[in-house]
Amino acid sequence: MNVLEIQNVTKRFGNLVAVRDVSLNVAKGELCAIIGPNGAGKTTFFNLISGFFPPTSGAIRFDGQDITKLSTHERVTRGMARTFQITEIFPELTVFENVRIAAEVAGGYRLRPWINRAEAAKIHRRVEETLKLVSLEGKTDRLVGELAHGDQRAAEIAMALALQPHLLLLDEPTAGMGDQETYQITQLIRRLHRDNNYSIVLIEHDMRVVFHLADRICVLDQGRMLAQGTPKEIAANETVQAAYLGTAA
Ligand SMILES: Nc1ncnc2c1ncn2[C@@H]1O[C@H](COP(=O)(O)OP(=O)(O)OP(=O)(O)O)[C@@H](O)[C@H]1O
Repeated sequence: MNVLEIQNVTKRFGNLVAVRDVSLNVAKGELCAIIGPNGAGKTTFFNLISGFFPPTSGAIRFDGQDITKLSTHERVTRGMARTFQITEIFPELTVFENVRIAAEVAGGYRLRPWINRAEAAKIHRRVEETLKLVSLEGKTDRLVGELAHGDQRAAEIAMALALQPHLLLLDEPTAGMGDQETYQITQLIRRLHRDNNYSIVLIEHDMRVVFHLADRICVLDQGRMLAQGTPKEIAANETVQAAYLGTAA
């Protein structure tokens, strides 16, 4: 079964066609990486998936439902979590408090004037489980603003996970990281995918990360889907090599 079905989406900005007739299916439990040179349309495509703006044409289905016209917020409510949008991370709050806020949003408690003891205990448990999943259980009381970059990214991912998503969208999860932190986050994403069966779509520039993690790679070039396939197929694809990999490597 597909968690996400994108059918022939196009996005125009005036005369510029940023995404042109792109289709993509993501199966439940699949990790799909979107790659492509600068300006290829990756971020625009991601914005279409998460509902930042609507496509000019085409349709998007999530969990079998047409969500093409739904807002970002409605998509989050239905189980689509994107790191940078929910990462209104609060640097002056602790790791635990940040993730608790996301868990309360997910549980629909955020707008309630008070939470009873059983509900509070449930949220507490969910936060603890989530922090364990991202290996931050030893840093629950640290202020997020004081964490190393890799741990901050892990906290952002924990906030997304606390929403209990059916689909996790990660926008350049290793951006701005050194080798050690890149390795840490790559291992975390691999664990979420392999051991916990999360469905994930990510944009990533680091080809080591992409080829290590992805079940499927989608190559965008000038707004078009140039190719999609397994890492092996993409590595062997001559069109991709000519357009992208040859120059990026
Ligand atoms: N809001 C916008 N208004 C007008 N043009 C836009 C807008 N957003 C993106 N574009 C244009 O659409 C094209 C695709 O941009 P996009 O940011 O999606 O590419 P990208 O693959 O994410 O690039 P990068 O790897 O550099 O982030 C570019 O030509 C960009 O200038």
